[in-house]
Amino acid sequence: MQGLWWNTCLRILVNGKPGYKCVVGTRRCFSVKTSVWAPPKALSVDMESFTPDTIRNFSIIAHIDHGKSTLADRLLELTGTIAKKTSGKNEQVLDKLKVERERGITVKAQTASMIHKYGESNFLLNLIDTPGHVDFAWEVSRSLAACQGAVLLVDASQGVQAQSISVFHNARERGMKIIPVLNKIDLPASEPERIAEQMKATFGIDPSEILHISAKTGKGVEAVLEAIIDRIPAPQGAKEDPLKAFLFDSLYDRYRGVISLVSVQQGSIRKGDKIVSCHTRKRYEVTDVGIMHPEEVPTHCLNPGQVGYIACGMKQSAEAHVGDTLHRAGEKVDPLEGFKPAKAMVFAGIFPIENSEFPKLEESINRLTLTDRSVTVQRESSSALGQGCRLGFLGTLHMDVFRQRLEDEYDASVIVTSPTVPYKIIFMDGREKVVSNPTEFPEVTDSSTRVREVQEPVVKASMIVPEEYMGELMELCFQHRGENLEHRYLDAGAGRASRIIITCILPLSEIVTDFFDQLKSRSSGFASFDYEDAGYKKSDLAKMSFLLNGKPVDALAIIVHRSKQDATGRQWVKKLHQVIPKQLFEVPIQAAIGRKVIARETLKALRADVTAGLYGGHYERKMKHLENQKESKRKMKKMGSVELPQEAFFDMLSTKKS
Ligand SMILES: Nc1nc2c(ncn2[C@@H]2O[C@H](COP(=O)(O)OP(=O)(O)OP(=O)(O)O)[C@@H](O)[C@H]2O)c(=O)[nH]1
Repeated sequence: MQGLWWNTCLRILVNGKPGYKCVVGTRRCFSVKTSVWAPPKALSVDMESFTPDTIRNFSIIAHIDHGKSTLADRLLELTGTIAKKTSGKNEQVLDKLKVERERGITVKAQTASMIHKYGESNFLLNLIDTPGHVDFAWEVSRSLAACQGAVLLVDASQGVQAQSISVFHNARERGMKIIPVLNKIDLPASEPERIAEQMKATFGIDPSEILHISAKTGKGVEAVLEAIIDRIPAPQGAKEDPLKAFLFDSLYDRYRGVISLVSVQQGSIRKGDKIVSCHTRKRYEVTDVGIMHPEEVPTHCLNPGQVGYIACGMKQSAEAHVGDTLHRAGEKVDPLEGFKPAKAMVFAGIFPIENSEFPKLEESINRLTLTDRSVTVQRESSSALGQGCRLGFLGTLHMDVFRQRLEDEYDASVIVTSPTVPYKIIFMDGREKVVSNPTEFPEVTDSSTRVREVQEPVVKASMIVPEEYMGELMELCFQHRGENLEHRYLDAGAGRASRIIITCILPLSEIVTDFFDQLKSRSSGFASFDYEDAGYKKSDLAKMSFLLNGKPVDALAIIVHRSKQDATGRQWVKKLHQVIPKQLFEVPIQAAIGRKVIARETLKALRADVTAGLYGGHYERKMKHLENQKESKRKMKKMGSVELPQEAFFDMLSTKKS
């Protein structure tokens, strides 16, 4: 079970028979949900009986929504790992997080071991489910590192999409065996033959190798299980060799500390073993070992080729270094090759709505990062928003999912500042500095800052669309400063419903704002999009500050490209004008670059009617009251600062994309 949840089983009588009541709660709010639940079955199969030739480690890879989690459900049912649903409803068993269920997306790769009888033998099939969205590509590459093969799923009605291509190449580069599968053949709009030709043209896959299935109805899924056993190579490794366990993921359990997911490459690991991390050189004793079936099921050991979990008293998440090799104390081994660490692409400040809530928020962030190791955390303080944290994410969906998890699982109320990408500042003396917070961005117009140039991160973007949307998309790329635009036909021979793939170099900062939304609307939802890091490029950028009553508000500062500074300045100032409540005095709202004001709006003063209580003539008294009011406002303006409630920040930052 994921570290944030735990089950407490109470023995009760159900319909006169002994049963269990499952009490599910989070660490914070112990909301109680009751359901009748069978006790976890102890695994009747002996793990020792699974030698590498009877093990297959595989992953399901696909573009978002092509049916990975649905196929995972069917495989778990077919192998008897979970009970078959008679309701026909898809349970998406491996999508355990609330955010995954609500949004219908997978954000966290999960592992499940299944046992399947094929011919005369029992096979141990280890499935590692992967997320589809580009923001979670790191989870995909991490999962692939523990597998020898992958099921490449393509929706038979939508065809090859941008991420189908990136995950295919990712798996191919690792030398993995790929089983091509066309899914959703039950849909009336599906065109399996045409899409098979498309897969041949794009991936060089022979159409006769492609399996045709409906993960929803279960049609053809049995053949997938057979192909996994027949086509994917068995893992290598001997039990007698020194232990090498590859750590590919970790979870946090409040009672047992860090739980590491490992794939045993050689040797074996069992309870009581003394192990050492190649990365930290720390020594541990294994206190628990088992497989995910799909929940934790303790076993006596994990042998070569097997994938499972171990608990060994690691207290800090940082101790479970993803990509690490664990070995037995006293034995010398060469560490296995790790994989590329996650690289934060988007940064944002997260602040509590109530300043006093910061310690609680920081603790929640730290706990949540235990289950999402790709997030980077640093403390940050802002004069407007108080103490907070600056977090680095893999993309804006990742950022949004993290915020939602903070709210769902930790009951936190937060303000998230607008996302920024990491800029590179090159100084005259050759020094380089990466800045991911606009407040630290130097005033490039000021020669005393000795900045030689500023560079911004760029990505190689690829988009797949039906041909008729090509013009719209080309224009969109130009508007977002796209360069090196190229396109080619995806289908062999242009013709009916041809689709094209457009590639170009785009600044990452353009993608984190509204690019994706516009791509969807301009292509009527038909475009699919993927990108990969393409380094840094010199750019004409500047810091835009926002001043209220002449004072800059640090949390609102942004970095803009000079070609867009006027439009952006005007747009933001207008929004600020809408969200800031009227004050007792007139407030100028300005956008400025250096000392130059780019845009301005004036928030009119709230006019209290000080003469309301005066009846009849008394003209002189009325004038006196109005004079007094004017004078006190002048004083306030001089001394007072603008009341900017947290809600205004919230509105501002959450509406910035519109
Ligand atoms: N008609 C039909 N619908 C399917 C089939 N397989 C999956 N779906 C539907 O397609 C949608 C997406 O399926 P998921 O299994 O969540 O897709 P996924 O690839 O896991 O999505 P991510 O985890 O977000 O990448 C769901 O509404 C499924 O019910 C199928 O064979 N036929």
